[in-house]
This record gives sequence, structure tokens and C-alpha cells, in this order.
Amino acid sequence: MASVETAAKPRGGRFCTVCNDRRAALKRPKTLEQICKECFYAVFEDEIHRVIVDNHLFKRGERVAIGASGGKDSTVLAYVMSELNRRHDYGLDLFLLSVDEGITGYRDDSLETVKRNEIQYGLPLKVVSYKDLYGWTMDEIVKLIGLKNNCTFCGVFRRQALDRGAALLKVDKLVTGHNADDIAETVLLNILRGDIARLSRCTSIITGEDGPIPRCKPFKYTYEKEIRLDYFSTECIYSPNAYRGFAREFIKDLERIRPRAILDIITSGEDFRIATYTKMPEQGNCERCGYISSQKWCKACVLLDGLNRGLPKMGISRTRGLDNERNQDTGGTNGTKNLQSKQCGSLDF
Ligand SMILES: Nc1ncnc2c1ncn2[C@@H]1O[C@H](COP(=O)(O)OP(=O)(O)OP(=O)(O)O)[C@@H](O)[C@H]1O
Repeated sequence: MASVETAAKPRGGRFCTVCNDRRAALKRPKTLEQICKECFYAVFEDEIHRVIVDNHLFKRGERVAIGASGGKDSTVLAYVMSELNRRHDYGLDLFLLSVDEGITGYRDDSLETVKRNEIQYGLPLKVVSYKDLYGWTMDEIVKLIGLKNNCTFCGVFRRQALDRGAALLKVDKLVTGHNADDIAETVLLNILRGDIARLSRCTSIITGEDGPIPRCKPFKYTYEKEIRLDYFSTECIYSPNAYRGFAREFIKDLERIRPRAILDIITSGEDFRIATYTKMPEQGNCERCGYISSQKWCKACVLLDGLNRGLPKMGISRTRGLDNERNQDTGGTNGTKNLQSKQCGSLDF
């Protein structure tokens, strides 16, 4: 029997450690297992299915928006979500939701990918734009403010735009393509910034359950390298966020030496406990637009106010001072230490 099997196997190279039948085509970045392409896709999709089931991410009948940027992570997410929904009969109503930040030569290109996904996977697409929501495109903001702080505007506006788009679609949940590398990087950055509020929630697979629309991250344990095996890379042309870039490179260096490092950082983040005496921000609503905020005005309104008054740097990183100023203006008080208003909106999932 053994000799028959051996005779049927292809000559040369290692065999797939899963099927032990086909020749291994790649080494899994996460486990270093040698595996064939067919088994890789099966194992990859099965792992996401397990994460979805074990974490009770969805309930039958729910409407779920997939945050679709046209980049590799969310493109794979759109494929995997529609495939698993069909294969395992989750009973979900899936939608694609894209935010058009107004970045010529970047988002207009990737929106074309999303439009292709709309047809490929048969998922209805909703596009919301910064121009319509805020009156500004990122091209216009960058023209005014330059490259240095533009990620702050983009991150804060995108977060709110996704919530607004999700509300228009009347969905129960929003899923994003944040992967294990993104989460490990965010744990590290929140430690480096001493941002306890974000550190405490950035490893949660579901966030915002107390906010307008809960967000889920089915790729929480999925390595970026595995998602991107078959996909091209699209980097934002206005993305000079050096601090996050260093954290990213540091994590990639650690991964080269010890592939488990990414999962270990996530586990460490999950296991942090916040001291009971640490004051956390109190969640309320923005007095201007009604969006969730721990301050009188949400960060998007502060930034927008600065833009519209021709003072675009007003809302950047000095939010604490500004809020105090605004509190004085309006006669309000704000005793809570502001742990949320750190630079770089993309830190907040
Ligand atoms: N313009 C957008 N429209 C809709 N969803 C978005 C948009 N930008 C980001 N997202 C969502 O947030 C996730 C993380 O986005 P981020 O820009 O950090 O990175 P990324 O890792 O390059 O992801 P992607 O490859 O999907 O663009 C995306 O996977 C997507 O689900």
C-alpha cells in the first residue's frame, strides 16, 4: 500500500504537510508549514470560519457591511465573507461599503477594484465620500495642510464616514480587513503612546458594541503575508506616518526572527489589565453632530471646524488644550483626562 502511494506522488520537492499528496508550493508564514496551494486556501478559509464561529461574530439574518477599500485585505475579506456565507449558510445579507476620501490616483483606482468585486461577488455597493459628508476631499485638505498631519484628518473622517455609510445601509455590523500585523502594530503604538483607553480595546475582535454600529475583525489572527500572497499592494500616496511606519518595520523584523511574535504581541495586548485607578474617558455624544464622543465636540467636528476657519492645524494633537479652550468658551467643564485624542485616527478601529 505504502509503495503504491509513493509511486503515485510527484518526484522531487517536499510534499504538502496537510494532504501529503501534492508537492508543497509555499511555506506558511504563520506556522512555517510546507503546504500545497489547494490546502493553503482550504486551511486559510477554514481558520477564518473558526474565528467567526468561535467568537460568535454574526447572527443569522444580520445585515453586514464589508468595509471595502479596494486594497488587498478588504478585497480578500469580501471574497472570504461571501464564500463562507454561502458555504456554511450563515444567512447574512452582505454589502460592500466604500469611503471615497477624494485622493486622486489612489482611491479612484482602488474604487474600480471595489466595483469589480461588486459584480464578481454579487454584493451591493454603497460609496460615501468625504466631499459629500464634510465638504472637503483629502486632495483639498493636503493642499491646505501639507503631508505632515493629513493622516489624522483621514483616519478620523474615515471612521465616522464608515459609521454613517453603515447607518445608511441599515446594517447590524461592519467588518473590516484589519489583520494580525495591524493589531500587533496598534498594541505596540498604544503602549508607546501611553494610550490606555485604546490599548484596552484595540485587541477586541468586536468593538463599538456601545456605539452606533459594532465592528468586527475576522482577520484578527490572520497574517498579512498570507492575505497578500495572491494580491497586489496599494499604498496611500499621502501616507507619511513615520511613527506607525517604524512600528510596522519593527514588527516585520521580529517576525523574521520569530514568526510567532505577531500573535504573541496580540496575546500580550489581550492580557493587559487596566489599573482600577486609571480614569477612562466617559462616552457621550458630540454636541454638534451627535456622533459618539468623550468630548463636547467629536474629533471630526474639531478638525472640520479648523479647516472651515482656515486654521487646519487647530485640532491636531493639541485636542486637550483645545477642548479646555472650548470648554472655557462655552463655560463647560471637562474634568476627565483625555486619553482618546491622540494623533493618528487609524489607531482606533
Ligand atoms: N476607504 C475605505 N473604504 C472602506 N473601508 C475602508 C477604507 N479604508 C479602510 N477601510 C477598512 O479598514 C481596513 C483597514 O484599512 P487600512 O487602511 O488600515 O488598511 P490596509 O491594511 O491597507 O487594508 P486594505 O488592504 O483593505 O486597504 C480595511 O481592510 C477596510 O476594511
